[in-house]
Amino acid sequence: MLIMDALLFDLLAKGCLKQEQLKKSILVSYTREFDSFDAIDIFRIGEKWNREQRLYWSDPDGIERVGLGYALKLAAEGETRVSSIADQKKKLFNDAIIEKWDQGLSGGPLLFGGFSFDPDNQKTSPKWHSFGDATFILPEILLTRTKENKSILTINCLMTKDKKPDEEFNRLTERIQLLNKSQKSLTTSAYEGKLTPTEEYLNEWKISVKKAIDIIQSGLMQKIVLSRTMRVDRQVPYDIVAILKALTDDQASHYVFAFTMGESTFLGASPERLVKKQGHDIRSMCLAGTTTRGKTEKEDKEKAEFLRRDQKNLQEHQWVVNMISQVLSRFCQSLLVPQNPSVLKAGQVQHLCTPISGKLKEDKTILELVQALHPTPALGGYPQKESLQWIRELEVADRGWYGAPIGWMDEQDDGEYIVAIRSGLIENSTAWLFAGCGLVGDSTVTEELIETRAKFKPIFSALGGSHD
Ligand SMILES: C=C(O[C@@H]1C=C(C(=O)O)C=C[C@H]1O)C(=O)O
Ligand SMILES: [Mg+2]
Repeated sequence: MLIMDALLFDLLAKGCLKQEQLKKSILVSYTREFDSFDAIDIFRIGEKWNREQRLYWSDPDGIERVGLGYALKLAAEGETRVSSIADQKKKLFNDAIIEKWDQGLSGGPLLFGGFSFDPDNQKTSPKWHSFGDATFILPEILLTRTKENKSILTINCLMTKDKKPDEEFNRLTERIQLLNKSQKSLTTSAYEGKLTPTEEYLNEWKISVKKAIDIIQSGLMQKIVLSRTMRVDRQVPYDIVAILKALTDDQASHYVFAFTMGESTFLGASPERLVKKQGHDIRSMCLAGTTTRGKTEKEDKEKAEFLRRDQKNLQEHQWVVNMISQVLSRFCQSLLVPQNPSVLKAGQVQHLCTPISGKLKEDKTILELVQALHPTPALGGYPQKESLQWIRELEVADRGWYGAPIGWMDEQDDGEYIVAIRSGLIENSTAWLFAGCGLVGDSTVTEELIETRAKFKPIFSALGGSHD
């Protein structure tokens, strides 16, 4: 037994004792360095031993995480879901036994998960069933690769009444040994057939877009974001690992994520940060206003220049900047908001982007920030409350977790949430892809159709689809 793993045994035994004393389940979390690993390959191994619970998360800074199995799951439904998750989390960490060697963000007991876009939407679709209004997973095994290329292993175990330290120790160490056997060479099964997408409810969507533009022109609303779904069926089940690999290869500058819950996997590559919190430092991003990419470098630049000056896109963008800076100024003693947006290249599109950073006035949890910000006018509209009502009325499908906050948080209530766009839900041989667009008074149905088609492209390519 490694000396480090003797420590794991001690912690489990301590957890067991504490459980008996306090008569409540005790979380034990142990973090140590690990051999270098291939995250996608580890994710693939998870298919064998815990197919229904695995996750992948990477960010543009180059941090990569993969989680297998779960030590526990938090869930909540309805309007109070965010505060319910916050309460459950607090209780969980109250008497937890946590052993990690640094206080940074590199490892430890991280909860991963997210929320549905709108818990009050009545159109609940069975395909989102295993995700619910809020689900968070504390992986049993979490591997992290830091920016500095350090590999870190976290093992989490909830010591309940029935668990014995030696049995848990044996089970967990066996699993770790399996990880070490991971082969670095990843072979994925390429798909030979042609994928034919169905743009679901396309006519209904066009009619709704026209209605939304009329509503905005009549002065009732400033902005409404409407989304639509593309369904792509195959003859055989999708290979989730191959799709994830394609996303990480092609969209490395994005947040790449995959959450498997039961039979379904929600995955994607999103450029949009909702909020990151580390101590009192917070960062957010206003992303709205879109054009396509040029075929040449020159054309790409010209399109970016057009975007910077285009009144319709600037309007779309400004509602997001106004709202996010208003919300964050309530929480912050200082806030940095650039005067003009920059242009962010994201796959087959480019966006207007205003990064915002600030310093909190007092301690807040990442979930308090998420609750205050979601949905921003990048995915909802302006004003916020009314935009949700219009979306409920005008959209045919249930957004589920599309466009919603997903991310992770640690025991100190730091963490990062992104907006789950450029994404798809996959169940066996069916994939549903999602894309939306922000409508303002100057929008047209034709242009918004082109914009959503461009936004579907990266995720459709990752499935193995081609665009001609
Ligand atoms: C709604 C989506 O994207 C959002 C809408 C944008 C727009 O309309 O210009 C741009 C970025 C995103 O905030 C999506 O990709 O599905
Ligand atoms: Mg737009």
